[in-house]
Amino acid sequence: MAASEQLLLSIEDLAVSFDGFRAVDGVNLYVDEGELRVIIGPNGAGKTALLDLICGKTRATEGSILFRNKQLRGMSENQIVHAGVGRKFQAPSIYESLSVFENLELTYPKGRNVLGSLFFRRTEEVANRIQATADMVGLGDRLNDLAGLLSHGQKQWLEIAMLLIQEPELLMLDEPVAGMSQAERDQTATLLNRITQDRSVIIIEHDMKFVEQIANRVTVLDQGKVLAEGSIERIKKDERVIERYLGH
Ligand SMILES: Nc1ncnc2c1ncn2[C@@H]1O[C@H](COP(=O)(O)OP(=O)(O)OP(=O)(O)O)[C@@H](O)[C@H]1O
Repeated sequence: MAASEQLLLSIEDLAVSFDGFRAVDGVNLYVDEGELRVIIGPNGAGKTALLDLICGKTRATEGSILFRNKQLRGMSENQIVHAGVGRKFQAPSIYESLSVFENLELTYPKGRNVLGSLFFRRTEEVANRIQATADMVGLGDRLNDLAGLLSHGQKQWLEIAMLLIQEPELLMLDEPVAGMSQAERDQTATLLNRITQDRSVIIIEHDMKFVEQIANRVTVLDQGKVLAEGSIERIKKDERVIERYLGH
């Protein structure tokens, strides 16, 4: 259920330095189960650097990242994926020469029902899961098409589906609607609201109109620190946020 008030992710005093420059500088961030959190802030604020730390792409110099009471700091990227955290980067990483179905098959979690005698059932189970996941992102009738033939927006949805099929409890997306048409943005907003019925989502976003469509809570980063946090209505009126970001 959405908004269960249970803490899923608890980040405290998190910092990373690159050659002495603190890109993330003492961040606290708490994300509930079923929450859709949007992170905004000026260029270079440390938004991407923060997601890089959570998914293990880079290593924190200080602080703690607790995910369901498991310490992610120090885990490899693979271990973090297994712990239930999925990350989509800005550039799509789908295989254009494979079909939509094959792309989804590639990221289907391995290691379930490994007994050979279950092979047929497994195949059917995989196909069903792929169909259900494709339906969820509006690609249910495109399974046999080459991914390269999809529109830009559909490619982004396919990539989201490739993460969803791994059933992450936390999904992190970096500017998912960049380059999308208005109709695709609206569809993505609907999709994200549907996705957060079963999991939490953290999104980095610059498009404030889109942020208003989707956000539960907004965190504003500036110079590696949390500048403000709260509902979109409150953030839009915050003098410091207007001065540092929204007023530009
Ligand atoms: N892996 C890294 N190695 C070195 N410097 C980095 C690394 N990641 C981020 N930085 C630096 O940290 C600062 C914050 O960058 P980051 O990409 O997190 O900003 P951002 O808020 O995502 O900005 P934008 O909105 O432009 O994407 C930048 O000065 C960047 O060069």
